[in-house]
Amino acid sequence: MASSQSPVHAPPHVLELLSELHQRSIDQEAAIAGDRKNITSETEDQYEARGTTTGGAGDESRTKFDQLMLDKFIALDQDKCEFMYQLINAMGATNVVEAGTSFGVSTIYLALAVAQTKAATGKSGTVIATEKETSKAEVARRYWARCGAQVEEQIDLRVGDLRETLKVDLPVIDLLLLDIWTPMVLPTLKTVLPRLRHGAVVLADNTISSAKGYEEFLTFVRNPENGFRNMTLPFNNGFEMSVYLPKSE
Ligand SMILES: C[S@@+](CC[C@H](N)C(=O)[O-])C[C@H]1O[C@@H](n2cnc3c(N)ncnc32)[C@H](O)[C@@H]1O
Repeated sequence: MASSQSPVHAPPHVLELLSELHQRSIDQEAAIAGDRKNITSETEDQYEARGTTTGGAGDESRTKFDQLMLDKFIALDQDKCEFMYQLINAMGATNVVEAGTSFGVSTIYLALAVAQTKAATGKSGTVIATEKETSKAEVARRYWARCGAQVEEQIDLRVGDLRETLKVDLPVIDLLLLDIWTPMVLPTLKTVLPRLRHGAVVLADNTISSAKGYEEFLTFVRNPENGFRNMTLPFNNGFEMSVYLPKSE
């Protein structure tokens, strides 16, 4: 049987750019740690162990971690990006939040899908991308410009700490991607939660390989009182899909 082709509809130069960027991300990760798991769990565990609040040893540890990640893509795996793209088209999602953005690889998939659902439904919508590092945000913008207006015009990139940048001007959200350091995951969800629509999807990356870092988040979404129904999708290292279905009052 023929293997399935990519579901992504995009001009050839965009597909070529995506392949190139995924490959660069994979090569970088291989060069650092052997595989993505080692970056996200070992390095993050060290980071988390020293704390994430300001002051004390946590600051020094965080600076080293941020410094290490400054030139790294750490892009979401291609099959996860394609799944997300399919899901947005299936849901007719038009308002999406991405935490975080890095050099903007997964953002390109989100933008392509949102452009298509907007065209199909006539609804308005935006991909709200978030990145705290100015230099990474600049590079992301350059890749989006290479993709063209179809991608570039969908994206509202908010540069700075997302715990601040997501506090304001959030439309009703259809989908939230959590692809960020694990200590930020639950604070991000709690910031966006009041704006999630009934049936919104929350996707969180590496929930198996970084299970320790995800403990608080998973406890929260798996508590039925919080209104989510959850499934760990069998992608590499785990990809948690939580659907927001709160009981009506
Ligand atoms: C795993 S990378 C995102 C990869 C991206 N989704 C992709 O597939 O190309 C996580 C990014 O989140 C950013 N980040 C970490 N903490 C943040 C915060 N508090 N606010 C905004 N961005 C943050 C990091 O600088 C990093 O670039």
